[in-house]
Amino acid sequence: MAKIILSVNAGSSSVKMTFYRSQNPPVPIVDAQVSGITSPPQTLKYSKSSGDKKEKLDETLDTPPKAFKYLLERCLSDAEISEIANVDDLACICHRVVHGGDYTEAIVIDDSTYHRLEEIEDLAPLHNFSALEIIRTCRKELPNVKNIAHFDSAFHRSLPLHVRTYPIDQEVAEKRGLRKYGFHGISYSFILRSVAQFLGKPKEQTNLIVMHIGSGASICAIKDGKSIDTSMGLTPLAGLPGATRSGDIDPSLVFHYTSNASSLSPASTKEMHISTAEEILNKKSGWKGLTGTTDFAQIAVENPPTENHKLAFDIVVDRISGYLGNYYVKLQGQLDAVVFAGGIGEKSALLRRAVTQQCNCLGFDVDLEKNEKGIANDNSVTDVTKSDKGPRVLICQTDEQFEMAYHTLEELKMV
Ligand SMILES: Nc1ncnc2c1ncn2[C@@H]1O[C@H](COP(=O)(O)OP(=O)(O)O)[C@@H](O)[C@H]1O
Ligand SMILES: CC(=O)OP(=O)(O)O
Ligand SMILES: [Mg+2]
Repeated sequence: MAKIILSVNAGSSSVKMTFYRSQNPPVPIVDAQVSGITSPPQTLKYSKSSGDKKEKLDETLDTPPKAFKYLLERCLSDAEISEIANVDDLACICHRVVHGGDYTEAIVIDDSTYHRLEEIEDLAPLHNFSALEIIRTCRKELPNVKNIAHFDSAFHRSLPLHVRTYPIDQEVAEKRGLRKYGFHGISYSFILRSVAQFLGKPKEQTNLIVMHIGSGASICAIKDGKSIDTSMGLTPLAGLPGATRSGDIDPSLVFHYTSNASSLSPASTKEMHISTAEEILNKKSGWKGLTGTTDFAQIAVENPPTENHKLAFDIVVDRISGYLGNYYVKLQGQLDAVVFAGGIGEKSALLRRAVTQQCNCLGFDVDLEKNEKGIANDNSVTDVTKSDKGPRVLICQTDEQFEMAYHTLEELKMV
């Protein structure tokens, strides 16, 4: 029987792929990632038991599907990894699909579910289109392997009605599915389990504010192990600014920005329709719009190269702090920990310092030395709190690929 699970995570700026031996918990065999898809050069990170490798790529892998094909070929042709020499070794492929519409649980892809996903594709134009293209490739080129879609939105199925409802005509809202869905849920699910374990508490009694800050950034308030609010909305555009996303703005702004807001953007294809407004707010805004770079490592520095780099940093800190205050109130101050995660949350000590200093009145107290050191060894959770009082301040190395493999084995029992 085939015993290998492949997890694929197409993010907005990266494609990450990990092969697992299907044991409990899943054991990684090889992890391969292409990052910098939105800002050349693309880099490859490749990790297996014999060591890690990082290299700049000569190939242009400027879309997630191209990066996926490259990574798959590279892993399958690696003579050192005999376990995955043959595609018949694959039991299933788990795909991170950001927008799952009304799906509240992972699903096996067949013609009918694939068609349903095509219908909601336009709601998350930066993500679902790429994920679906990757799924299409897998169904065509690996027809004997089962594909499972895991949804970012599913974790937020617990959002209360008054949180997920927008104050608009409810007939239109109902008909068109216009409500808050929320995203990064696969990551939040991993973080919740890891942090609860770290704190020695059952998940069902754990209260957290979790920040997933990467090219796409969001925050989630978790009460008794359930999402009670999150900053992204109908689409991943709402809430915090991202690398190329504006985050929250006055919705009227876009009509003052351009008189073509509703016309199709030239970036549209036959399969994917994206309006000029969506193109501007999803792809030409965020810290790229302010500074020209999507790389937050060039922005989160002690001496920013331009005023706009400093401004971008200050905006991000301000917006995150606003949500921390908001969610602190929603949790009535009853929280076990605030958690930093995502590419930026995990790597930028400066961002963690600035945010916790801004929110110091909420009792978030960071040990500057521990914060500077960041993630300690291979642990998924690192405590950087200064005192014994107040909520813990934690860094969690989130792992969406692991979460999908774990969920497939543990909850769905599909392998
Ligand atoms: N040392 C660092 N300091 C600040 N930001 C960093 C650092 N290293 C990487 N990043 C940023 O992390 C982001 C990528 O995060 P990630 O969560 O992997 O993104 P995504 O999943 O959306 O592709 C990029 O914006 C990158 O610039
Ligand atoms: C939902 C989302 O924005 O995902 P990512 O951060 O991976 O781009
Ligand atoms: Mg991501």
